[in-house]
Amino acid sequence: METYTGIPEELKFVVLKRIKPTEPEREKLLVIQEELALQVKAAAKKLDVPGVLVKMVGSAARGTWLSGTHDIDIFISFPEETSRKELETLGIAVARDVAKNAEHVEDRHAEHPYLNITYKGFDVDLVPCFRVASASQIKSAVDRTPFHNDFVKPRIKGHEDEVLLLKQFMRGGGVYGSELKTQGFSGYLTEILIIYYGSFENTVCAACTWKPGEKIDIMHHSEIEHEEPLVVVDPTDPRRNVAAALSLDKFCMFIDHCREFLKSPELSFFFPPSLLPLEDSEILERLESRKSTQLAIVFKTPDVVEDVLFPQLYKMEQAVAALLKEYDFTVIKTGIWSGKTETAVMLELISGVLPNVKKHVGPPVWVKVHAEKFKEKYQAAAGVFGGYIENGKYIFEIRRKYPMAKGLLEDRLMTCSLGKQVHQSVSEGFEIIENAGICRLKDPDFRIFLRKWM
Ligand SMILES: Nc1ccn([C@@H]2O[C@H](COP(=O)(O)OP(=O)(O)OP(=O)(O)O)[C@@H](O)[C@H]2O)c(=O)n1
Ligand SMILES: [Mg+2]
Repeated sequence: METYTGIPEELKFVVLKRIKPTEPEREKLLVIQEELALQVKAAAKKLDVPGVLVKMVGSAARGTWLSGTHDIDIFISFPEETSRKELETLGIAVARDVAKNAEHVEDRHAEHPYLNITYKGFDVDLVPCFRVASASQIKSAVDRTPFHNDFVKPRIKGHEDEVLLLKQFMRGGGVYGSELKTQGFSGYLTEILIIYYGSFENTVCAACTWKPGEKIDIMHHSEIEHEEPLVVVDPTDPRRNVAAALSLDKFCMFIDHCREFLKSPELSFFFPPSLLPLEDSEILERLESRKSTQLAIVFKTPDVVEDVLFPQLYKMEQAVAALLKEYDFTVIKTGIWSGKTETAVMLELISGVLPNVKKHVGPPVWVKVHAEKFKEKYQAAAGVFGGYIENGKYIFEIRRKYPMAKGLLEDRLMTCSLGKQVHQSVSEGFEIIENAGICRLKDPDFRIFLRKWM
């Protein structure tokens, strides 16, 4: 039996001291929120758009944001009868008017367009939405968000610290964030977990025995079955799984993080020591001791948002591994890294070189017509090393088309199913670098990635 001694109060205190917004920080955020709310209302009035309400949502509105993150989510809510066209044009018009005072403006697109602005150093989303009667009657995915607020806010009051601890603990474990790049836990999900389990400590203890299929349904109103490893039925929408974006591996990484933490509750689980970029000499040492083949497919990073890019990169990773397997290469592992200018799909193979000879198994000798045809074809073919019978079948030792993984990739990469933007970028040019060649990639962020990879 493991003896569990509890999480020291002192540790939680130290962590909170680093992540809990100070009173002045909180005050500043409130002032900015208020300023922006007034500007939205003024813009709606000026542009003569009736029925607009301003809703503050997300962690900033719930007091569950981590110090140092300057993220404000403002929803511009329109009456339900508004058409989608009107919501898009009027909503963006209002947002754009507010954005006149911003340092930076970016058009973004989820199910419908919204604006992301930098205002006095804050990262602000101005999101138009429909004001529907309940979260199960939403017209657009973002319409749920105000309901999340209404559910969480009164229930989380007095437990905000627990949410902060859990968010930071998840960050430390590399599992916080529900974007398609991370496939981890969303802010709303951490809040639901705290509401359900009562505290950070209870959540961590409970997660140690989670298994795929774990289901949490606070409102006991689940309407459909879900396939995902963790099912947390949205308290505001019986048909939605709040943890739908969580991948099996991130789910398991969290379980592992919790178990290790309870064995020795230390600060490093919240703030892992930062990794240093791997030096050339270290890369060479590691290559020498691993004795595998490391390959990097390098191309220009497509100019699209991460939520579009990463699903395409994950798809490419799988497609490339499948191509290599098809041609007899044994893939040990795959990975992706994407920086500002370059992106790399990483592959580790047992070997990047196969013999020229390839064993080609034919039909049994007694299946006369097929067998004779097979023998005829390969007997006469160029580059055949030899033939014999084994277990009643014709075998020919033929010449392998791609003895080198690099050659295979150079020749056939474009036949892999690649997403639109990745395909575009790869078709403009790519490079396959091997083993020590990897030293060419100097981006410190890539070198940090390599430290975990090799
Ligand atoms: N996958 C997501 C992302 C967001 N939201 C909703 O949009 C709000 C704002 O999203 P975001 O800023 O990503 O999360 P926060 O809860 O604000 O958490 P954080 O502290 O990380 O900003 C969330 O609270 C949630 O209600 C959601 O339902 N599903
Ligand atoms: Mg937020």
